[in-house]
Amino acid sequence: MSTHTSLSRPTLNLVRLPHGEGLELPAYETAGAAGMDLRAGVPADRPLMLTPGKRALVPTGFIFEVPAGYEAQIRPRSGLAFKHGITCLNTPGTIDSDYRGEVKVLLVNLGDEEFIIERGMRIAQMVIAPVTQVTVREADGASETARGAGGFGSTGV
Ligand SMILES: O=c1ccn([C@H]2C[C@H](O)[C@@H](COP(=O)(O)OP(=O)(O)OP(=O)(O)O)O2)c(=O)[nH]1
Ligand SMILES: [Mg+2]
Repeated sequence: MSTHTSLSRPTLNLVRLPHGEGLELPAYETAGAAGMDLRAGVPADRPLMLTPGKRALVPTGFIFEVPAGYEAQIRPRSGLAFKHGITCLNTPGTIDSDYRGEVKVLLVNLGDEEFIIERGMRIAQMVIAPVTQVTVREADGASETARGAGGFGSTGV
């Protein structure tokens, strides 16, 4: 058994929507993959055409019940970005653990040719990551550090 399968894993419950019928479940493509690929839930007879500069909210066909204490991050696939200029506009997209709507992927075409999104195409990937929520408290001042207010290139190139 590989180390990847022996690690204990939280469970991600997925609810398939009617238009998700027949779509493959999101899955890790390799044993050590960080992300699960998400597939386009567009109708088979109505592929989505993304012309250069345009964006579209692409359905996945599923509701994801992200476990409490985690988020799902929707990220671009590098192959689509490199070959076609297709990326996620709001990357990384954030799926909250209390969200119960359909997960959708906001794609944008930054390339110079139209791109056709067919049903079942792997359009993005989703990484499940732990989330830390903090308690917010207003303070009178910030502690001193060597960096201070330096930023935006203050340490040089
Ligand atoms: O790429 C994305 C990003 C978000 N969502 C869904 C799940 C997420 O939990 C919800 C809200 O996302 P976000 O907080 O990024 O958007 P908002 O503009 O702040 O909307 P809201 O006021 O609903 O939080 O929208 C997606 O399906 N895909
Ligand atoms: Mg929000």
